[in-house]
Amino acid sequence: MSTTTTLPRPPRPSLAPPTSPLPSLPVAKSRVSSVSPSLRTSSGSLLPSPTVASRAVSSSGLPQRPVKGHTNSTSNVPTLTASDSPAGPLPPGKSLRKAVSIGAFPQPPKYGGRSPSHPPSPLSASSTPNGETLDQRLSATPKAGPSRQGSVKRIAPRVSNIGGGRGLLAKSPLTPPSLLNGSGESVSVVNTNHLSLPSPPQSRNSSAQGSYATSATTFEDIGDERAEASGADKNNPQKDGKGNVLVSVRVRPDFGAKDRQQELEWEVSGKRSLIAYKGKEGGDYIYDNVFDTQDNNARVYDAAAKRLVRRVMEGYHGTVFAYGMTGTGKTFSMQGTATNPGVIPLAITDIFSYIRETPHREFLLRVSYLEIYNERIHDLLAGPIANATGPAAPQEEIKLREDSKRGVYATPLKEEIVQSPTQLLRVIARGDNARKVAGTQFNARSSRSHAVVQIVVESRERGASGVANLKDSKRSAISPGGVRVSTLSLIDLAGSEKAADNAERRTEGSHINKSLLTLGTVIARLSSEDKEKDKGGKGKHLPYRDSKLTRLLQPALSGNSLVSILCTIQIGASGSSAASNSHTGETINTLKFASRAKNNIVSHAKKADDSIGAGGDAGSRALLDRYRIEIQELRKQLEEQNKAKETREEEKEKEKDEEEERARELEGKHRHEEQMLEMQLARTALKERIEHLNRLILSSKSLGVNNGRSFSSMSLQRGSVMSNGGDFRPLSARSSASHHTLEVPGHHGSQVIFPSVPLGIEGSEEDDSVGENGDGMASQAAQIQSLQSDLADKNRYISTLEKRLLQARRSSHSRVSMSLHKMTGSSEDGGAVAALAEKDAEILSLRAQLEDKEKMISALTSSKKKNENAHEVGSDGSPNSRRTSRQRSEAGSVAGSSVKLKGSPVTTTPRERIGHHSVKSDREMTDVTRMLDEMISERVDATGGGRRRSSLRPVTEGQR
Ligand SMILES: Nc1ncnc2c1ncn2[C@@H]1O[C@H](COP(=O)(O)OP(=O)(O)OP(=O)(O)O)[C@@H](O)[C@H]1O
Repeated sequence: MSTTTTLPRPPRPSLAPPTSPLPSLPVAKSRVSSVSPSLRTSSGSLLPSPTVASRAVSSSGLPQRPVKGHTNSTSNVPTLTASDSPAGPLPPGKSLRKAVSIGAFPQPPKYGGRSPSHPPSPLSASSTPNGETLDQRLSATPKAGPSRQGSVKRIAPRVSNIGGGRGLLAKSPLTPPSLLNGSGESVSVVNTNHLSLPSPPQSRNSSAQGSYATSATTFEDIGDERAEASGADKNNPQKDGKGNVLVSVRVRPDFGAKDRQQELEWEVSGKRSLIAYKGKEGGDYIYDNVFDTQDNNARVYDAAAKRLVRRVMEGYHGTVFAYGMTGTGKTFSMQGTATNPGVIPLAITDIFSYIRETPHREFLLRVSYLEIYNERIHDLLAGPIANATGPAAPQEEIKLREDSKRGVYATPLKEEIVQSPTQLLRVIARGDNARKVAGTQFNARSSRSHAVVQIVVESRERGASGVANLKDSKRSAISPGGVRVSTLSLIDLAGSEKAADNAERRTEGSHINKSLLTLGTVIARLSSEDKEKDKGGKGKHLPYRDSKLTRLLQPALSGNSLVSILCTIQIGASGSSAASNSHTGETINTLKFASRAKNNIVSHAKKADDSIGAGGDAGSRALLDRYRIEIQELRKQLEEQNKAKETREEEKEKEKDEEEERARELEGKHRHEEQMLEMQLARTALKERIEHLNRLILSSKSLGVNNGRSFSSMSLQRGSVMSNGGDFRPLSARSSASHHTLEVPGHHGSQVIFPSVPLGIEGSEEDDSVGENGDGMASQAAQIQSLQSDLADKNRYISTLEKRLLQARRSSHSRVSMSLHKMTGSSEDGGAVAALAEKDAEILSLRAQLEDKEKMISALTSSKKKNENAHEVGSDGSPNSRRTSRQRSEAGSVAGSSVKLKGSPVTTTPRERIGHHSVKSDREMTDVTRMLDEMISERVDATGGGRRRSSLRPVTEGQR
């Protein structure tokens, strides 16, 4: 088979040959629409844009030359030979396919791809998916609206000003004319919400129901939805379709072009999607879209990318890339300007419009931006922005990897999650500023790298609580919760260029050209590969790995993605005719590349399945799901932490309570111990006092019962006391013994034991009275005094004890009532109650002792009185005569004191009384002594308990 294929030529539309002479120059760019109102209505796609409307040119005003296709000659049909293509000739027997209508993108074409019965050819008008002729298609679907009517025209004579108007683009911070970075004439994206950016001439509403949409998009969307809703294409292997590659060619305006000869050689028809060249190697080239110099970016986007973007949002992978010679408008088309936003900003607007219009799904967007510069990949979002003052910081080398799930991907690459159009535009503007740009012969700000913006769209059905879209869920037969991941790649390739003078530019250019050549080669071989495969062969080697660009584009080129290629050309060139010729050659090469891409790249793109949870196929990638799971895990962790914290706090609280309780218990115990100690002391003191009293009683007993001499001497003493006319005064106003009882238990006994009671008795007078009388009266008086003072002390002591006991009882009560709430009937409380009871008993005992003592005192007093009486009766001389007047007065005062001496009024003298009653007194004394003994014994028994009784008994018993 010959390597040169003559492409079949379809019959040309029946356009009348030009009848008017060529105009000198179509200076006025405004075209008057010649479309009939009826046609406008039927198309429904009349662009409201004043820009578009104003540029409509009357077909009558345009020269129209016969289209080559109208002749049936094949001489002008472009042929692809080895020399034509950078990648070699078209496969043998392979003819260029007819462009698939945008209507078939991504809707599966209704025909079976490159069916042998419908050999596709870009020059064939009969190979449309619906079998309609190009003429029919052109007349039925006027793509450009009314302005397209009769738009087959001659390109205006060009001028040599390549790069004119270039200042609108922003590729450097120094001159930031870009849409995304603002310029003197533009709105800065950084400071302006994207949503308020100047809208393109047309409304950017991506809704099918929106105020504006291209007719094709609106119609096809509805058709798609109908088809999908009816499930008609569920099992259709062509559901996602083959041949979905969309190829468009855009012609850059040539500002101030001078060489009109070149212009005359070209024909550009947007309406017929035709570019025809009648020069050497001339031919007609038909694509899905041809944009002439008057078409703005919005129109380019609508026709070439809008639908793809929408499909990406629905779950397909999509790739848009701009290809063309340097300076032909790739960056202009992809980025645009503030007043004429390009594909990237318009796609972003549409993405967010779609999200707003799809409330039943939730979305997560992440974006990365890389460039391939001199065959090295740079992350445009990672490092600091390179500027004129210095190079960017070195970056970690980014490599391309491949796995079955993700395909080919660059790593490590920074991905930023974006939540608004403004944010996304800012991220991209940042990347734009970091991109390598330099002035070249053809472009003052030429992109020196291939730039790839990747927007990953993750989406999932909202839960039952969300706005349910039954139709959609039925259609996709997906249970809620699955995450769908798709990627939109927007690529601005570097332009092919001739060798530059500058070494650096030369190096860059060689890398650029090499990668573009590889791209062309891969695309050229794609169809061969298919053919080989069809025959059961292995297929030709596809050199994807020969360049980073082709490696990165591999998934798209091999059919996993919907692809839209925008080729940019500039007709004619400035400068010498050699340059002009070379330019034309490049343009033809671009056109051939576009044709080959259209013919060879076959898309098998499938809608991404929703991965169910993290375990699904795309689960590892589904950030949305990962985030959801992460959030759930974090929530769980938070709850656990909160619980643990609460438990810790509760434990702390409990510990604190327990500590407080322990402290309270300890304090109570201490208090209790103190009280017990005090009581012990008090008990000891009382015991000693009792012992002391016992001794006193015993002494008095021994005086009265056992010792006659003593008794007489005591009687004498008594007599001497009584002779003082009952003048009794306590010999000691204080009882040191009593004090000692309280302070130094056990130390006082010897000091108060009768008869050695010299304490407090005033010196010689006391001695005298004792010595002189020798009857023990003084001793008895002293005993009485001692007892009285003792009594007073005891009273004081008892009142002190009572007070303390009262306090102890109060605190115990409060403690008991407090702890009763928690522990009823605890042993502690029992102990406290018992202690209280014991103390009460002790008080009672002390009171009883007190009473006993009082009785004792009264008994002693009466005994003393009797003694005195006996003394008075027994002697004439008054022993009291020898007492001092002071003693008498003291004795008198004692008589009037609280210790009242009971007894009958004295009617006889003491001596008489002694005489009469000496025997009786003796008996009485004995009786009193016994009585006292008994009383004390009883008391001791009653209060002291067994142990005390045993210690005291022997004393009293022994005395008896
Ligand atoms: N359709 C157009 N309308 C108006 N001006 C355009 C158009 N296309 C390109 N230009 C202008 O042409 C100049 C070069 O365009 P651009 O930088 O986009 O080319 P390029 O293909 O990206 O070049 P390179 O490959 O060197 O980066 C710019 O000044 C741009 O404004």
